[in-house]
Amino acid sequence: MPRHGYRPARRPPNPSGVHFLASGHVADRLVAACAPGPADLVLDLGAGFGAITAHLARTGATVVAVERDPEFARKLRNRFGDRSTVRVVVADMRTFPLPRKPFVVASSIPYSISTPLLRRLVHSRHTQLDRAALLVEWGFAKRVTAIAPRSRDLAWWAARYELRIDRRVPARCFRPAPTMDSALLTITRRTGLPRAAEHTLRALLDAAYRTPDRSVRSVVAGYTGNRSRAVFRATGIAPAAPAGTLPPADWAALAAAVHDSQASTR
Ligand SMILES: C[S@@+](CC[C@H](N)C(=O)[O-])C[C@H]1O[C@@H](n2cnc3c(N)ncnc32)[C@H](O)[C@@H]1O
Repeated sequence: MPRHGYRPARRPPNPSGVHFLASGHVADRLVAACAPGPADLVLDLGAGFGAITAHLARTGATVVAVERDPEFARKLRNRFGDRSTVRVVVADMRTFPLPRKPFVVASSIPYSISTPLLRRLVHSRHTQLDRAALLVEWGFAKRVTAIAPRSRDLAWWAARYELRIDRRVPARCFRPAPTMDSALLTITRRTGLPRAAEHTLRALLDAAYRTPDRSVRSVVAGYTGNRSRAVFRATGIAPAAPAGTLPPADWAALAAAVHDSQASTR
């Protein structure tokens, strides 16, 4: 026994580094957070043994369980083979073609590919992601939900999608338990920003993150000229704040107002 008198917790070996969800309660909450119904197409990315797939299958949604490991995929097929609404696909979630119609994602994703996966889901202007509920590492969830995102890309994602921590999920809810807690992160497409205004949003964010100490007023005026006063009146957003501190939802509101003001002068 070590000198300090307690035994370090013995963890079973986990050479794959994969942590499986072992809490039905968390799986229930994850599925409730994205609320799929029979009309929805839902992807379970990295389905493992089906801890989340099983809860999704009960909703009546069309479920596509994506799993890279052929042995897990075989077990998934055995488990869900009698469900006409569940399809198991052996594929890499980083390259698997995403649906061209609106879809939902409900997944516990590998920590190591959280950023590329989030980028895949929300970055493209053509993405059809409607909403998602993801189990991700706690620190990652805190970074992507920061009030003032650190990078332009993160601001672009958070301006078009509301990223929110639903709850903290303790490490003990997984087998084997990871060294850190997770978060249930929800991602919901914002309403109120027409797709046609996304070009404007992109241009505003490019300018804001190039020179984050500039005022929001100067960023917007660079784009709208003398119409900027009307834009600030319409949104109620304070024009003097440094551009790098403005929350993404406010950039979305400004882009929508700029778009409206341009449409009204055409
Ligand atoms: C964190 S576990 C989650 C498993 C299961 N959804 C659960 O909650 O218990 C991640 C799963 O994703 C699979 N996986 C890892 N990388 C993948 C990739 N690039 N594409 C598809 N599946 C992957 C692993 O084999 C594993 O089954």
